[in-house]
Amino acid sequence: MSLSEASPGDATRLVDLTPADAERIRHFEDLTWFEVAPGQTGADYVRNLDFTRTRGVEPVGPAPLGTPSDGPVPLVGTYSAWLMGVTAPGPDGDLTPLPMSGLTWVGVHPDHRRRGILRRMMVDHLHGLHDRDETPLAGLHASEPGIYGRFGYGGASSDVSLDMGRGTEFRAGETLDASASEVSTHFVDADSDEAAAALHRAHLATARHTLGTVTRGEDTARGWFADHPTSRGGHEPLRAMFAQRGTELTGYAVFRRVAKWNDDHQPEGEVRVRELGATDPGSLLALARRLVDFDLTGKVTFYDRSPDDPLLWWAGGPRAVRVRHYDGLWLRLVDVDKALTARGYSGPVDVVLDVVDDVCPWNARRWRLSVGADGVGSCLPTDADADVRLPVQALGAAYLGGRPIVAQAAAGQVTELTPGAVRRLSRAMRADSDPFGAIGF
Ligand SMILES: CC(=O)SCCNC(=O)CCNC(=O)[C@H](O)C(C)(C)COP(=O)(O)OP(=O)(O)OC[C@H]1O[C@@H](n2cnc3c(N)ncnc32)[C@H](O)[C@@H]1OP(=O)(O)O
Repeated sequence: MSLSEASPGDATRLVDLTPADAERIRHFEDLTWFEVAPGQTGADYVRNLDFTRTRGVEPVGPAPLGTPSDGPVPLVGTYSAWLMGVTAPGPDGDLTPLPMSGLTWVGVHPDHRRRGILRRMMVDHLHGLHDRDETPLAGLHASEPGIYGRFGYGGASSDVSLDMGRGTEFRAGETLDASASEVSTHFVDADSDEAAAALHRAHLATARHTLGTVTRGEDTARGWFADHPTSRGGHEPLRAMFAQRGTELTGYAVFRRVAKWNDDHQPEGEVRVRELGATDPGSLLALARRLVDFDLTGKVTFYDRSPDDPLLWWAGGPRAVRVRHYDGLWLRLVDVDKALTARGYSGPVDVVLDVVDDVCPWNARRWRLSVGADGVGSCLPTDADADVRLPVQALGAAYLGGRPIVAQAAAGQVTELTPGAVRRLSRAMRADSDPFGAIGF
């Protein structure tokens, strides 16, 4: 990665950012997101950034009128990335953990928007991943859904939030009731070295069992749930709940309660569950039962769940629970061949794909995807006639097994060139369950 690349066209240049840029980054973030965190310093803001993957855009030439002369050059754009993981479909119904570059902290100064700075940063990010052979997959959560399709990202999972009343009864059957009764739960403050270490252990253990789960790296685990008192809006500290079978750690939740009282002096507190994961359904059930059972509360919201979440059905289905549905993880195949070879398939298929990709031109060609009866595939360049033509974002959307290629063809996003090929590809890419959006980043 070069230290700086000037672009005379828009009078800005891309630069590597370092911890010494902390105050500049804080100023820029406050300006872009206008969500100022009182009392926090630049060092607090950048605590979790990976400075080997953090880039900024700064203007070339004189500073705008009114800019303090004694300060650093203000930034007009930033992006950063973490080396993360995602649990993808494995061969024949298994799950496979894969590395993924998680894009974050994307912003452009409001005075410089719609001049191509984001496009430049996206090309820098995606071409950098390819050139360094870092990860064949890139993911993100989008602030607005209309932005990232043009850069080859497809919506690969849904975030579903579930609102339930206090005391919601989860009907899971005798076997799971018995399993849940063997699980104990307790909670502690999330923002400590000890809690962060246990949370990370539980997070990685549960991710192995959950399709679509994004995992954070060891380097960000401690700072992920940093809980600055001035940013809590007067609410309680973030809490970490753990599930254990004997001494074995089998699940966790991260949540905060918000105190509320109605006009009749009745308690209507809220429990906001930011993350919830378990290695087995009995532990999930035990955690969920504990979370809907706090005194002084009336409502519990479980964020980042999946459309076929067990919690939803244990609670009685979509008419018993308020369900809200959003786009979750957006995935981008940086290197089509490596990404399609890395995941597993639900059955055999042999199909030639004509991939359309304006942003990463090395992908734009014909590829033969050959998957054996064991669900293991390989994807290689070919000159054979194509069976299916599709934009790279269609592969990102289908990658975790959630958005069928057939449905994308019906919506006009995928073109079938050989009869039956879309259905065969679609079936091979499908998974047994919907992927989870899992963690926000
Ligand atoms: C992964 C994350 O971190 S998500 C966070 C994204 N950041 C934010 O939402 C913060 C507030 N917004 C911003 O900072 C900026 O407006 C950004 C980053 C969204 C866009 O930056 P810009 O420099 O204006 O984008 P740029 O000029 O490169 O536009 C690229 C394309 O995206 C389109 N685009 C940009 N923003 C949006 C949007 N909010 N909705 C739909 N399309 C958009 C542009 O129209 C352009 O389209 P084109 O390729 O057809 O010409």
